[in-house]
Amino acid sequence: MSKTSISVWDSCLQYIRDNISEKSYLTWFEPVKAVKLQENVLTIQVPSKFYYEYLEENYIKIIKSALTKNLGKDAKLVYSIMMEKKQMTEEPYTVNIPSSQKAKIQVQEVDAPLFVERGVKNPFIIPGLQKLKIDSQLNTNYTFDNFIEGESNRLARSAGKQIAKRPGGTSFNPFFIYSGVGLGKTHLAHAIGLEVKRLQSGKTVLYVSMEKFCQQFQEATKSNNRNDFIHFYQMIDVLIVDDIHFISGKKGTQEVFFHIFNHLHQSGKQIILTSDKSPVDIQDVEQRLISRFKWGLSTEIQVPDYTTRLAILKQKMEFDGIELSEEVLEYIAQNIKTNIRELEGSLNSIIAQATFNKKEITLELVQKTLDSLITNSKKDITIDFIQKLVCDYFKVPIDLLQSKTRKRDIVQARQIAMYFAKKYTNASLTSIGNQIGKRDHATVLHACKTVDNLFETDRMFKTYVDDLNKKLASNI
Ligand SMILES: Nc1ncnc2c1ncn2[C@@H]1O[C@H](COP(=O)(O)OP(=O)(O)OP(=O)(O)O)[C@@H](O)[C@H]1O
Repeated sequence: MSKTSISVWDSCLQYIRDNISEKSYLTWFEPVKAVKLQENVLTIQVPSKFYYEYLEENYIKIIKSALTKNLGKDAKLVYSIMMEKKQMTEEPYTVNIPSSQKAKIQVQEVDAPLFVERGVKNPFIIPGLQKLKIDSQLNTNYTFDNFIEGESNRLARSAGKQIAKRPGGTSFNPFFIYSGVGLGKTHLAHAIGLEVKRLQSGKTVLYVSMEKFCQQFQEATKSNNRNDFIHFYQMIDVLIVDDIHFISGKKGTQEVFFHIFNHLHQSGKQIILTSDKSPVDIQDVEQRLISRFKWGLSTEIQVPDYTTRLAILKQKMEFDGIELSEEVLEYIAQNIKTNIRELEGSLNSIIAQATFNKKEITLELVQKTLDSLITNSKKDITIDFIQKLVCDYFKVPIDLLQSKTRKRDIVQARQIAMYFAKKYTNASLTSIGNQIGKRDHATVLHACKTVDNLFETDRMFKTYVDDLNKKLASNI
């Protein structure tokens, strides 16, 4: 039987799977697809530049042995990298890169430089001022060691570790971390900063929240110190800006941040941004900034699964020097699911209850303490729940809602589901689109606008939306 790209890659995968951990295999190899085999050259498609770099840095040896086994010693590997769309209207495109020949590659189509030239001299920095002694504003409690790894944050954590080893020297620049509240963006950003300081103490690292940056900028403008302000930020080696979405609607700050960003990026400095939304979902920010946010790697931290929640609780318990039974920990991890800050808050409430009332921490005490927390807190409305409610209301089977059909009544139900998912959940447009029929973020945005318009102009439609809204609101 003649070999195909798929058959060759499948047997490579078998070999690789036998030689690395299952976790690593699922994360790094499952999303990779074989696309072409021409003589001894196998082309594999990877989901992003990040995957390409990660495979090259960590797994190239094992890939090489697998390929040699299958295609002989002259086997060659080419990566086809899926690039992000530059404009909503554009189709995604791919860029081909041969393995381990980074230096020779010239890639015209890429939106951002793939490889950062090291040692670029900055003509704007006054010699002598170059080594800034500043307080990095890093929280020493937020390290990699106590940032528990799970399915929900694996990609972000691995990328963070890579960046800490070579700040500004990977293609993950900027590194854009986004998630709902309390899921670990700030912790991870600090961990990267601390790790950079640990590995290269000479690097100037600065953590700043966008809120603080805005205040500082306003003060600098008032006191005519705008240039000093810009100059200061341009001298940082690793700039971490927390809650970048706070820049939304602030024209002057966007302008100044744009210049600082460009300068740092061009000088091979590392930029790390956190946000409660993905770059495409941030509103009221100039397109040129949004497109820069997408240059490097954007990655989402998701809600942790049960195992990760349990591991986080155990670590916290150890840190606080307390002991809790397995059944108590399991009960907390099973019931507090929304975010890690709430998980920590629950544990603190239990400890406080036990201490004040001088009681032992039993399952009963925990149930009592958490029950009030659980009933007092908002019930979670999930996208699945919204889809089910909309489907029941319009009497549409859920698989039809998720299908590609363009039938008017189904499209309408789908758009309403997207609209409510945006309204009632913290999910990004991309994630909503993914869960409701595998659509892209632009379709979700369009759906939300259509529902807004029809709500104003179509009475019947307004009744549907009002009815569903009441049902959803009663579930909160
Ligand atoms: N993977 C993790 N392992 C251990 N602790 C974690 C992890 N992720 C988050 N935490 C803890 O959860 C708490 C909230 O995390 P953090 O403040 O980083 O969230 P955030 O996503 O930045 O929230 P916000 O959107 O409100 O700014 C912190 O105390 C942090 O240490």
